[in-house]
Amino acid sequence: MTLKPIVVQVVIDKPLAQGFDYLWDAEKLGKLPEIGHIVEVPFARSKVIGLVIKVSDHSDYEIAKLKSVDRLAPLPPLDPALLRLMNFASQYYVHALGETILPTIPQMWKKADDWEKIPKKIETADKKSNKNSDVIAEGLITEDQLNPSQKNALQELMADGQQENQFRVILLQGQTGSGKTAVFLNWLASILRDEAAQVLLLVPEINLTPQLERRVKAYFPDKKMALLHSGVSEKKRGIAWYEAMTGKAQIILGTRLAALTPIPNLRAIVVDEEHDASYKQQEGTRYSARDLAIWRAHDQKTTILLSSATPSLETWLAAQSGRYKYIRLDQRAQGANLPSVHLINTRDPQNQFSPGDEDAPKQKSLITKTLARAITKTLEAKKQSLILINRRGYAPVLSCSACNWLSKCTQCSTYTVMHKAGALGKRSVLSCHHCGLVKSIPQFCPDCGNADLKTLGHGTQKLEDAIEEMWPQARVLRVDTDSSRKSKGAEKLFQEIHEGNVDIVVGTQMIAKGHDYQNIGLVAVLDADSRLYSADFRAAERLFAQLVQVAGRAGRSGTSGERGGDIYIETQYPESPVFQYLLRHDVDGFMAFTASEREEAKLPPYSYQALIHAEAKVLEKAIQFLNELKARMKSRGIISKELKVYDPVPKPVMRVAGSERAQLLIESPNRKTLQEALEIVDQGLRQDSQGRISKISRIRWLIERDPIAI
Ligand SMILES: Nc1ncnc2c1ncn2[C@@H]1O[C@H](COP(=O)(O)OP(=O)(O)OP(=O)(O)O)[C@@H](O)[C@H]1O
Ligand SMILES: [Zn+2]
Repeated sequence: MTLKPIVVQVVIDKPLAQGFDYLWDAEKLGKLPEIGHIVEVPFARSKVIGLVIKVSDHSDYEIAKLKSVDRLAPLPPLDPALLRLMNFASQYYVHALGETILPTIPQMWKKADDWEKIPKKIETADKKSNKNSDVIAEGLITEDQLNPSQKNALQELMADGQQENQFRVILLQGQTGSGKTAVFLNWLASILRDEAAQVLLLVPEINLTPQLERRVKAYFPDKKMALLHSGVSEKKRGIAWYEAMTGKAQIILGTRLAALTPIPNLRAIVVDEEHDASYKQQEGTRYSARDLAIWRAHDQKTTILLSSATPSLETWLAAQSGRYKYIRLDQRAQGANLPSVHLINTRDPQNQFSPGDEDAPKQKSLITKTLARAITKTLEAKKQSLILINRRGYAPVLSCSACNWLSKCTQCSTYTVMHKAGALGKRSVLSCHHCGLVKSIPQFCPDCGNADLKTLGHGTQKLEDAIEEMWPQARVLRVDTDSSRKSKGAEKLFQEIHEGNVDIVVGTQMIAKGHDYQNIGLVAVLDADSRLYSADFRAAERLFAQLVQVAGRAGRSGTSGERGGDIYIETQYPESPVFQYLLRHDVDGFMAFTASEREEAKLPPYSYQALIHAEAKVLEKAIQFLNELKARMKSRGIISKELKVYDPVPKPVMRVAGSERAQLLIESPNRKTLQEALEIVDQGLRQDSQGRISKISRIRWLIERDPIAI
């Protein structure tokens, strides 16, 4: 009798729909195979890392011709729940399984030559974690310190007895500063009393992790935390992932990539600021970490809490309809009122400086008189001001006053932004924010030779200069990706604000999200209009959420009944609904209004969408490719009343780094119809493609499900 062979099917990080069969030599590898094992296999003429997804004793291919698995990683197999999640993600986002899973495994575990050293690495990591980490714990609010409405919320969270094996989605909607974090951390504390339980805590932004990390530390000084985001070093991330997968870490805290961590004893999930666009991955498998987390909670029969002051329309509707449990906190935790909203109509001359004003700046002011005077008052009251403009750099474009030459990027269909000396190097430069191209500033116009080059518009640097000139005695700090890179991370800059070493902060929206500042008296938004009208139907929803968040940074520490600070918005369109609802702090009103608009236009969440992206050397080819795809869909009868396919269009930024890009929008009122259509499209595209590149036309293509920007 001949022994039956052991055959394993392995997926690798390539855009290939299927896995490959390999033989398993149990003697050589020292173990029998299990689904979820990470292995090294020969592929083409090299070796690659793959994941075992099937074990059997036969193959559809000739056994004698199969190659063998080379090495087995000394790691436990990925748990079945994680593999179910990956399978779902692969299918839903129409992306190959291998391409979906392998990028989520930290680099450290994908270097087969280092596998021998793994036991040693783990041992040192174990020793280290006994030492006190350098994170300073802060912000503990214990259960009995909660205010009545927080207590209520916590009770409701625990109400259903937190039975094991029950899927629940809960929306915790509460005004900025209402103490949502304190509520969910106390809830997690009750779950973590079980020494084996693990919880997943997702945050949208890496900049928000240090603050939350300190708070988590205060609640759970003795528990091991796995920190997973792109700012964590390769090695630390590798160890954190391992500690999550082996159940050693009880708290898994991170950004969207953490949603795909193996967490075998997962007992609760929190998605903080659930509406935030950064939960959407914008390359590779374009997943929504929030949506996958909900699926995961469903699959693992556990509770997921979505927290926000401004929920996404999808979530808000689900809570309104009772599909999600709804818990609300409608009062600021420390008792202060919400900030007063002031709309400054920039078209009204009364709001502008006139030459007669004694406080008028020497040059034309970048901000209105009304705002300038409010800032002066805030300075006098020894409170901080936060001034936002969503563009880093000095000015968005350089121009020639004689021939109207504009500083365009040679690689992209965008303008290069002027950065003053010190931001991106010693000298002033022009830089493209899309492809990263950096050029020196021409002394003369490249077209006509004129020496009089002027900047148009303004960014954070120009604003910083202007503010320093208007309030020479004030301490001004600029916070944007340039300044945070210079100070090696934004954390130091935020610390300056927290410690009160700054009077006026100028920055992009990165200062606005989630931070718990204690002494901000005034917040101003200068360029809201630029985001008011946009081709993207979600622009207003996003702007509204941002403004509520920004406003929420003001007056947080005020005591009962105290004024909650002021927010000033400079706009030409004060009558627009976004601002009117904001004026009344009417989040629900705005949501209901937006919902009715979407319903009427049959836009998401009243329909489902997907984009097919195509990229080529020239736009015409990309458009032609998508047109042919559309024609094929028509001839195959996929297009119907239930499935609408629009005409291909160039992307908003059409040309990037020398490639030209177009997209095709597909829409259906029915999720399943859309899914089926996408699977057919995907199959068709694969047949004429090598990987993601069409063999016929050399077009790079990609399918994106539930796009958030169109
Ligand atoms: N019961 C309480 N008593 C006193 N202070 C509290 C209480 N609960 C929370 N706070 C404080 O109020 C501030 C806001 O709380 P927290 O950050 O939890 O609110 P949030 O709703 O998560 O805010 P945001 O959505 O604006 O980020 C924090 O400084 C927090 O320490
Ligand atoms: Zn460019």
